[in-house]
Amino acid sequence: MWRRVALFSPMMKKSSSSRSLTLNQKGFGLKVGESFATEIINPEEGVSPPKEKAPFITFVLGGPGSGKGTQCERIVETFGLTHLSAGDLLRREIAFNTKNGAMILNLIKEGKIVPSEVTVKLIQKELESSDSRKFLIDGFPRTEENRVAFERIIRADPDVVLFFDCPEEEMVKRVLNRNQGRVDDNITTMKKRLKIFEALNRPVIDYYENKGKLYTINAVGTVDDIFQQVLPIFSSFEQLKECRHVNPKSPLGSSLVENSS
Ligand SMILES: Nc1ncnc2c1ncn2[C@@H]1O[C@H](COP(=O)(O)OP(=O)(O)OP(=O)(O)O)[C@@H](O)[C@H]1O
Ligand SMILES: O=c1ccn([C@@H]2O[C@H](COP(=O)(O)O)[C@@H](O)[C@H]2O)c(=O)[nH]1
Ligand SMILES: [Mg+2]
Repeated sequence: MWRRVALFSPMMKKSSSSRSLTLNQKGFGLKVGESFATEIINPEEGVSPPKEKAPFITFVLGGPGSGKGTQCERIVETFGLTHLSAGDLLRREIAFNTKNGAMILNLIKEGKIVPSEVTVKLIQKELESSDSRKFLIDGFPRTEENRVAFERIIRADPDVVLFFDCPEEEMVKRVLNRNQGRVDDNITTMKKRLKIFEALNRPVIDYYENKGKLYTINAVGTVDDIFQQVLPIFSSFEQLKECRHVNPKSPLGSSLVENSS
């Protein structure tokens, strides 16, 4: 679906991963990793690359119960991104009793992290089969190993990383009141999840902070209050203004361009 193209030009030498060098092509049947491979084109041979941009990728991070899924729903309504929850993809494997289903269930019950290869392949399948060019990847990467596996297999970097910063006490309260029948919504698993979050997810958050991609949101308050902090982050990205689903109630609704494609 996506193809990364490098040109022989001094301007282009700087970085083949820069967004100004990337373009997308709808190409059903292409594997993300393959289609994102660098291809050399010499402009003197008269090949001019299409002027499409790379997919817009947001990672949504935060502890268990910090409100990631809830805020993702609001972002989808307002900005039309496609929501991919890594946890939901894994729970779907359990529900469909796939070959990894039982292994995933055991890990989720213990609050442990599913092997990167499994999760990244599920995300890759969703990216490849989607027509969308803007994605919210919720609850991933959980570990540095996840992050590196995503870069290796998908060959893409996030444009934005949101971190919903919430005190443990509040997260515990929310999870124990969630009432969605999740096997990990109990105090024993929650304690393990919080430990794993601190030990394994913090380094990922720090990594993106050092890269200048992290937006930290104070995740305490009403859903609306929190979304007010999220709004300006996405409204600053021009490529998101061509929004497929504009919520007329959204404060930005009238300024967004509706696009029915
Ligand atoms: N700002 C908020 N105030 C109070 N409750 C909230 C708030 N945001 C979300 N919730 C509730 O808290 C619970 C957890 O929220 P949500 O599922 O969005 O969290 P999450 O970060 O996706 O959690 P997980 O990592 O476990 O999937 C839900 O029942 C949700 O309705
Ligand atoms: O990338 C991921 C995402 C999730 N998991 C496992 O699933 C549960 C629940 O995830 P939520 O994002 O909270 O829905 C999580 O505790 C992990 O056990 C994972 O391994 N890798
Ligand atoms: Mg969630």
